[in-house]
Amino acid sequence: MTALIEARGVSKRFRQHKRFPGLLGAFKSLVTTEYTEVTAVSDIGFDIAAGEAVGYLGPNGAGKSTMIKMMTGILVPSSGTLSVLGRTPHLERMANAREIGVVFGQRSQLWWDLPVIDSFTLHRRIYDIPEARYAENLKRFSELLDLTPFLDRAVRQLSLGQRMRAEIVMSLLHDPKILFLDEPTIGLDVVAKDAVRKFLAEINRERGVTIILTTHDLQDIETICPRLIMVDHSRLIFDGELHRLRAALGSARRLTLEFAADPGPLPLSTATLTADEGLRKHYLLEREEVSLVQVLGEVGSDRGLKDVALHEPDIEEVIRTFYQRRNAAAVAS
Ligand SMILES: Nc1ncnc2c1ncn2[C@@H]1O[C@H](COP(=O)(O)OP(=O)(O)OP(=O)(O)O)[C@@H](O)[C@H]1O
Repeated sequence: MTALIEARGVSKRFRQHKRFPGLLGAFKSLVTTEYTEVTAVSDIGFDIAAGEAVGYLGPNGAGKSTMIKMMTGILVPSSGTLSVLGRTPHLERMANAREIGVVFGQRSQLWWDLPVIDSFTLHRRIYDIPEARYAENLKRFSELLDLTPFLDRAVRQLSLGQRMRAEIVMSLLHDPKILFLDEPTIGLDVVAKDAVRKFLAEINRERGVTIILTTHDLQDIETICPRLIMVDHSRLIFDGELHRLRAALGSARRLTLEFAADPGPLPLSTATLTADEGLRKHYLLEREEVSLVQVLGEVGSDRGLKDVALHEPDIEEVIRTFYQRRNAAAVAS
């Protein structure tokens, strides 16, 4: 499995003008030649293979956008090496741009005063996309993201959700191998978020487009990204599959059994009863190795079992637990 993206010991430090407190300090800050150094990305390393969908996660200021900007060639690493599709992104920005798509949730790449379709046409010319391929992609993506009703409207007249859908379509018209998205669902309503997530998951699955996205909305990860890279204070703290993080944290699954008639007390050795509503009983499956089949085997077939619902711990719970345990360990040491 060859990596499409390779990061080795990548760091990025920014120089920021030193700030001084108070009114006098404000004047001093304007003329000072003193700098402080901020480390935004610190010694990060990973490989991303073709066809993966990776969520890049971390608290505010952890260095997510900086890493995306380095991978797209906008920023230059202070140290370490970065290879995207076999190139050093900032040295071969133009060649890189032809093979990647980029969406920044907070910044538009569409022409503000032009109808959406005109931005797309310009994009086709800049990227020299063959006419037939352009038409095919435009039709397919417009259908999937329901763009047709506003293709002729000026970008400045669009709602945030409409604009974001248009941004994503434009980023994919030239068939990029990799799509980078920095907070693609920020500020969107529930319906628009859902449409964007399903679309990205489909593009990844159907076309094999490699996706790397940053987000604060963990549902984005849940729907699109089997793999998580987590950073905190500029450093990598987890790289692996979401289900492995779940398993490592021992997060319990919740099970609900519904019966046609009250089966009476039903103690199980494989699950812990948490609430008994008579016809409906709630359990926790604390051990990862216990399967649903085992539990149902223990319940037996003669108890009038009507329905079963198994809930994985939600991703918010898993990530919160992970950060809490890390912080607790840091305080203890
Ligand atoms: N151009 C810049 N000049 C100076 N400092 C910067 C610059 N860009 C980012 N930083 C600093 O680098 C750190 C990481 O910023 P970055 O935007 O990468 O974080 P982030 O994880 O994307 O945060 P958020 O979730 O808030 O978007 C922050 O301390 C930020 O102030």
